[in-house]
Amino acid sequence: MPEGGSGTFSQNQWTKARAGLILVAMEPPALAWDRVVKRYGAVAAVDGVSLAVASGSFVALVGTSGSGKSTLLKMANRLIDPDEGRVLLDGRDVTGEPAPTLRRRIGYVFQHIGLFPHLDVARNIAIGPRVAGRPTPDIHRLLDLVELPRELAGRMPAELSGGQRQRVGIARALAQDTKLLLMDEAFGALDPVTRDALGRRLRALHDELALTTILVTHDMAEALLLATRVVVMRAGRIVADETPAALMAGGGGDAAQALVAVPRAQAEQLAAMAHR
Ligand SMILES: Nc1ncnc2c1ncn2[C@@H]1O[C@H](COP(=O)(O)OP(=O)(O)OP(=O)(O)O)[C@@H](O)[C@H]1O
Repeated sequence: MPEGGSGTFSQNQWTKARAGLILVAMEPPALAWDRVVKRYGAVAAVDGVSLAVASGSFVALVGTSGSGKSTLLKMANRLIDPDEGRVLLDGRDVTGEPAPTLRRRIGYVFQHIGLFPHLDVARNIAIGPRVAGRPTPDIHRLLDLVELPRELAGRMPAELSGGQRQRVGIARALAQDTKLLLMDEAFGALDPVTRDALGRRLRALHDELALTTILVTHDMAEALLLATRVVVMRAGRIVADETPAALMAGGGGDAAQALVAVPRAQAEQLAAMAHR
């Protein structure tokens, strides 16, 4: 019975109902951290972070070493559980389903990709669907997406370069049929040319497949060039959350500008050399 007992809605209830309808109509963020804390002894690796990532966005997570980026990311697929707060995938608490089921809905690529050494490329790519009892994915299509020659399907991981291995890792993540891709320093061990090419390919894939991508990187230039939003962490907290254009225009505060200063100074030095 509505408030007041008269059988009609009070003003207060209409307001609440309307707010509820608006919330239902709005798509929840693809991924959200809600007041999340993770401590290791006296260290708060993540210290009360709230962050909502809209579906379709490409977020770069940057910050100096030890600022909490990996810990934050790993709480999304429950490689780490928070001490406080919640993580929501498509609006639902990630603890609401078994971790293996959750992980099948999230593509996760990290630095040392950990391909199974005794399985060839095709089997590595297909491992997720196989374990889940789902049909074998189209390996050729996935190799095409990450721009690897189809004849690599039969190669063993030891017969690949580092860059090729990372591409297989991305193909394996995409084989999960996920819309959410988490990349934790996935290009960290690559030479600059390969890293640049793979970054561009990732951005193109993000657009082609309408993914939501979160890229942890140490490289501010990479963040500025690939992302639509750059989130800066320091000592477990978010200290800036800006578009690349806003950062380039001097926004985001001191910690963000200290990171932007590095590629900017390099670009200026290179430009000066060209005019010598
Ligand atoms: N398993 C652990 N046990 C103890 N301390 C940890 C553990 N994992 C992370 N930490 C600490 O938590 C803090 C955040 O670490 P995290 O790996 O999230 O940072 P990061 O920003 O990803 O660093 P990097 O860029 O070097 O990978 C650091 O102080 C780190 O030493």
